Amino acid sequence: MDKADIGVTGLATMGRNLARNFAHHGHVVAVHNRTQNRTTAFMDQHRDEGAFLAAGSVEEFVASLRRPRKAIIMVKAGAPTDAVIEELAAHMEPGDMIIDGGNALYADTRRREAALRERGLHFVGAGISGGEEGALNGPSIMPGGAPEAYETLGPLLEDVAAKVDGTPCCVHVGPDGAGHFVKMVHNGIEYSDMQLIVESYDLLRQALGLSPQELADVFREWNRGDLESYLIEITTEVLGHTDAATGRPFVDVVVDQAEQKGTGRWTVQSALDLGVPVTGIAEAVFARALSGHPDQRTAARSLAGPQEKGAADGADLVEDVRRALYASKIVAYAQGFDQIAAASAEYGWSIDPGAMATIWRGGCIIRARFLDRIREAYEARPTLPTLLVDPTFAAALADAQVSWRRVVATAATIGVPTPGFSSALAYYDALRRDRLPAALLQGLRDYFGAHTYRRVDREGAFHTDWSGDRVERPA
Ligand SMILES: NC(=O)C1=CN([C@@H]2O[C@H](COP(=O)(O)OP(=O)(O)OC[C@H]3O[C@@H](n4cnc5c(N)ncnc54)[C@H](OP(=O)(O)O)[C@@H]3O)[C@@H](O)[C@H]2O)C=CC1
Ligand SMILES: O=C(CO)[C@H](O)[C@H](O)COP(=O)(O)O
Repeated sequence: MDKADIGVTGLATMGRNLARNFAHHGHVVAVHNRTQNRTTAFMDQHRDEGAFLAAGSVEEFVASLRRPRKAIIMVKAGAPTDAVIEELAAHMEPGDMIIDGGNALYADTRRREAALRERGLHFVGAGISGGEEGALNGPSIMPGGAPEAYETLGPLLEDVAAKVDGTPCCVHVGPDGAGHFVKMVHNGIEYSDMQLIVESYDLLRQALGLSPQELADVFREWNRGDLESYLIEITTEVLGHTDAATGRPFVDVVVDQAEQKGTGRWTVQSALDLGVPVTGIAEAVFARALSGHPDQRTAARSLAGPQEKGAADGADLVEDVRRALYASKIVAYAQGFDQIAAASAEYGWSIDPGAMATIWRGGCIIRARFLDRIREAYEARPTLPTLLVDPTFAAALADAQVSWRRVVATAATIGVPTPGFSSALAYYDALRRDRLPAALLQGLRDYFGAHTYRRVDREGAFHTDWSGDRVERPA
């Protein structure tokens, strides 16, 4: 066999299936893994699926690639990725390309891209979403890096990416860390989407006493309308699943402590730095954190709760929750796209938000019918100040808002926590307010720290001498 078109190192869940995906599309694929057993097992299971070149060492792996070499890393983020980059780079030549397909922090990607550029190598940080199944059958791919790297690499990635209406779910996002940044925000939105789904489940179960099986039917019905998405679809599967060992609903035998690998947390950390209020994602991250404090939760169980335990009208509440879920989802996506826009401006990435909505329509975890509407919104008005004011979304919010308020009120009345719904509604109400109490806040800051304020009727900064004559002077 000749040289390989592309190589994949790291043959765990994602790398294994990505390598198979390339092979299924007729590419010759070099495969390598730090622990050789995994490579051997891969070849034993998949050698008949396409043209693979198995390498026992990094040197052999690099040597098996056609120039300019393209090696995709699918290993754990952080130090392991740095170690693999170093090993690969040592054997590469100018013009070759290292692609990190893992969930790397965008700042690491920026650092690595700059360092490899100095050595004449291309480094492409490419977010890949879709999990195990997506990697095999077509993920959504978010590559960053130099445009000239994409010229060579892009056709290969677009070949294996998911397609929606014939359009690949892969586009060059922008320079250096842009791809991994967008993947990070994708994951933050994924956290938010999931939080809103679990709040819907919890509220309907607590308020109406519906069983997980009955709730699976509710979500199945919702998946036929505006909420149609992969996450709603798999919610029906998980809620409808029965534990074989006990015969109980699967959700009732799983420990109620949510884990996280970190991309949601990174999204919020970055949003804090950029000053973008991603309240939906932040609440989702904190809800996971709260669930992971069993000692506090046990101690707090005896605290006073509400008198009312259930809601009155079942059918109405189900429809109200559906609308609240849709409205809160619009808010979460609006916030995520704001964060992408802020980072794009900060780092000079020129990210096209409509293109991001386009490549998230298929292959990835947040794929949904809804993303087509976001694409259309940015197509109609590329400089949309917030997705909330797009006419389609503004109408949807107007349609949902009464239900949304009832849901938040019902949840508070019967003591079911809905931080996702509540924070999304608070954001919506804050954004549409004529005057915010931030004016009083500015006054307080000026009072205790002479931090100054601006006036509604004059240019400039001012300070009032609060402890003295209370006369205002230009600062
Ligand atoms: N799993 C998922 O659904 C998704 C994962 N991702 C991202 O894709 C990447 C791969 O994920 P996944 O397939 O789940 O695998 P893991 O994140 O579980 O990583 C396992 C792989 O990393 C290798 N590895 C770990 N440390 C080192 C090291 N120091 N040097 C060399 N190789 C090392 C392992 O090699 P060995 O066999 O020798 O231990 C193995 O091949 C990660 O960055 C992940 O965040 C992205 C989207 C979805
Ligand atoms: O990248 C992904 C999908 O796009 C992973 O599934 C995601 O990392 C899962 O995150 P967490 O473990 O933090 O819930």
